Amino acid sequence: MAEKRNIFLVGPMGAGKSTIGKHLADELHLEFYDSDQEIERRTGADIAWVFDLEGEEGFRVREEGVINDLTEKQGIVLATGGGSVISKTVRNRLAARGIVVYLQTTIDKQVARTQRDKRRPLLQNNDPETVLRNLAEERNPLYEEVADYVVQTDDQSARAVASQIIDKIGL
Ligand SMILES: Nc1ncnc2c1ncn2[C@@H]1O[C@H](COP(=O)(O)OP(=O)(O)O)[C@@H](O)[C@H]1O
Ligand SMILES: O=C(O)C1=C[C@@H](OP(=O)(O)O)[C@@H](O)[C@H](O)C1
Ligand SMILES: [Mg+2]
Repeated sequence: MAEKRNIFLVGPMGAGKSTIGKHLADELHLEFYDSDQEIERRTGADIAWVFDLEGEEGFRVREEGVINDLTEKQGIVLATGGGSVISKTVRNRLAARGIVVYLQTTIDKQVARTQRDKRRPLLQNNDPETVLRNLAEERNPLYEEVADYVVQTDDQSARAVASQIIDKIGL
């Protein structure tokens, strides 16, 4: 299906979208993009700075713009930011322009995988676990709504998950 040549990864912080996306793109010889990296490239500021200067609202506007532009491309793997699906425009865009894979994991794994990384502003507080639980409640139905495939990332290496995605999609 020519119009389905892109693969878009959605899911919560720490699911492994950025890491698995790179492996997936390597394996499939596709270009890799990450919406957070693209925002950083365009603004010359890191994500924490964008949140500081423009708030989450400003960040979401940038995120939507970047995803809108990147989904114009063909033959890419795109790791989205975990909150991008709260925008209906983004969900519609992802569904229309590629195969959407929801990377799922447990809250415990999310906490473990994100705790040493200071780059996620929403988790820089004294109870990231509760934040992640609340976000999951709000966002999991949206990931499910937009997903063509759901893949667990708990018990396998990022590389193994990439292989599993390839098998599942049948590429
Ligand atoms: N399947 C996996 N198994 C173990 N660690 C992983 C796995 N996927 C990602 N990680 C690690 O978890 C951290 C967060 O991964 P990342 O790709 O940034 O997630 P996301 O982009 O979904 O927030 C990174 O340190 C990464 O190396
Ligand atoms: O879930 C979120 O709202 C966010 C997820 C982050 O990306 P990852 O999902 O790649 O960690 C990043 O876009 C920003 O810190 C906000
Ligand atoms: Mg990421």
